[in-house]
Amino acid sequence: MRAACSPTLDMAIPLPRLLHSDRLRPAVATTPPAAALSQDELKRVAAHRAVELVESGMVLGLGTGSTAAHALDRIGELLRCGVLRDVVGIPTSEWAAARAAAAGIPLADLNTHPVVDLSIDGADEVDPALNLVKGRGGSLLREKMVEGASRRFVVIVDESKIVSRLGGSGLAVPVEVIPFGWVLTLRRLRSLFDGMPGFNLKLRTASTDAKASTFDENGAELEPFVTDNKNYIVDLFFEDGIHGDLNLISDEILRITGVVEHGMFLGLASSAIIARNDGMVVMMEKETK
Ligand SMILES: O=C[C@H](O)[C@H](O)[C@H](O)COP(=O)(O)O
Repeated sequence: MRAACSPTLDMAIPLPRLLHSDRLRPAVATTPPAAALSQDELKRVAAHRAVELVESGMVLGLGTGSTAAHALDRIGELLRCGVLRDVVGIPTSEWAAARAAAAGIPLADLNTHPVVDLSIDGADEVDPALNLVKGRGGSLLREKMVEGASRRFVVIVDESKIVSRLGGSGLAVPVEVIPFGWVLTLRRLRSLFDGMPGFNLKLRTASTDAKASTFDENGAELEPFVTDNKNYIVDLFFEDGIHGDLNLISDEILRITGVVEHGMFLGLASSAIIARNDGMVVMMEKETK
């Protein structure tokens, strides 16, 4: 394990030993920290574990969200104290770019660095095959581009993100759509899942500082959430998760003209570092054929 260059960070939250696990071999328990950790502390534990995989000279995919934030801050800290050198980060969102810049991580983009050594990012859901739902923060398109260009993509989550089936949390499975004709695109998405019990969908609206306005099927005015790519998000909801062949469903969604990308990340993650509620950390590796 790499020595912490700021003792205060890791002393505040004792990091339990990392356990390697996979789908065939269940994790072995180890001694958890004495005090129960908050959800944010669990996110930090997972993020710091992942940053131990970062080496000087790497091109890094920089994730988006409250879990990835801990990884960005930690990478910045290790750069500042000289434990890491010469890394360059490819941000997966405008938010990640700003957070990484504030942390002192040098930035580049996929055009100059089309191959990424290691991406570290959070997820909204992780299933037993390491398929993910991402994009509840709206950054799925750039995330999928950067993480899809990565030699290794490590997902960092607390245990609340683990599901037995994608969509199983009952929360949104996002689809990024172009604003032009979004009502038609939404109808086509609805038709695709017609008949699936408990299915619902809706345009994501902006909770604060809305930058656009549009009208729904009934002519009511809405203030849509606008992505970094100036697109909208249609959120899909499945009462009991997504049943069926995920790759086929992915293809069908992507075949709808007007859909840009969806938030199912199938087969992209190499491993997941999971901070469990009992304070133990488990690493799931992708099965290699
Ligand atoms: O668009 C957002 C990203 O996909 C995030 O990585 C995902 O929503 C997880 O975010 P958090 O770590 O805040 O739960």
